[in-house]
Amino acid sequence: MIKTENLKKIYNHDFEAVKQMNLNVGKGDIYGFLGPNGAGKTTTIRMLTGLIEPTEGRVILNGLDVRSEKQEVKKHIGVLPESNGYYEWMTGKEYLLFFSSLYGITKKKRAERTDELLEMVDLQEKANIRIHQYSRGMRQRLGIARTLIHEPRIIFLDEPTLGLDPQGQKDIEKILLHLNKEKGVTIFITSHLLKDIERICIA
Ligand SMILES: Nc1ncnc2c1ncn2[C@@H]1O[C@H](COP(=O)(O)OP(=O)(O)OP(=O)(O)O)[C@@H](O)[C@H]1O
Repeated sequence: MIKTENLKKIYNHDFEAVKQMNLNVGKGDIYGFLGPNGAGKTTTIRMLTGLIEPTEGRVILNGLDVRSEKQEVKKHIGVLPESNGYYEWMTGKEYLLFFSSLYGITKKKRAERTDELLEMVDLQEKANIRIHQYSRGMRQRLGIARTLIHEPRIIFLDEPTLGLDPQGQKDIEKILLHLNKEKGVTIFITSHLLKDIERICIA
């Protein structure tokens, strides 16, 4: 499902952030990508999702070459970056409706999909509250809902539990396990904490 061949990223001609990476993540896997700050996790996610070009090597997602089939690849993946921007003045529901419209989902389906996702991430009671009043945990859950709008088969999450309290972490883990076990979504998740990755990947 996610395959890399000798993936390498060199910044500024001389700094090797990622060296010769060969990954093979199977369909339906939860793949934990562990490393300390600065190890190259974000760089790797950016290359895997086509946000930046590798210096060498290639990425194949769901059988598609990320460099040459970027538009098609986008339909198959959802990405939650480490620092996700939110439109603070929108409510959670408006935010998801807005992104559904960007994905070209029909008006009727947009409302249905938004309600379904709000329920999945346990935000239905906060759906009509503006995002600037959301806690970090609520924002992360909303971010995960946003990555799922177009029903991707693979999602990439960059340190999604960073800065969350234990309950907030558990809430995210529960959502990810549900997505993986019930919906068969392949998940690529980064963290710098071994116990976070262990809990999610060995569940
Ligand atoms: N655009 C860039 N230009 C130059 N160097 C960069 C750039 N982006 C990242 N780096 C460097 O590449 C290395 C890997 O960074 P990256 O952000 O991928 O690590 P990370 O594992 O995600 O770290 P963190 O856990 O702190 O987010 C770091 O030394 C970083 O300073």
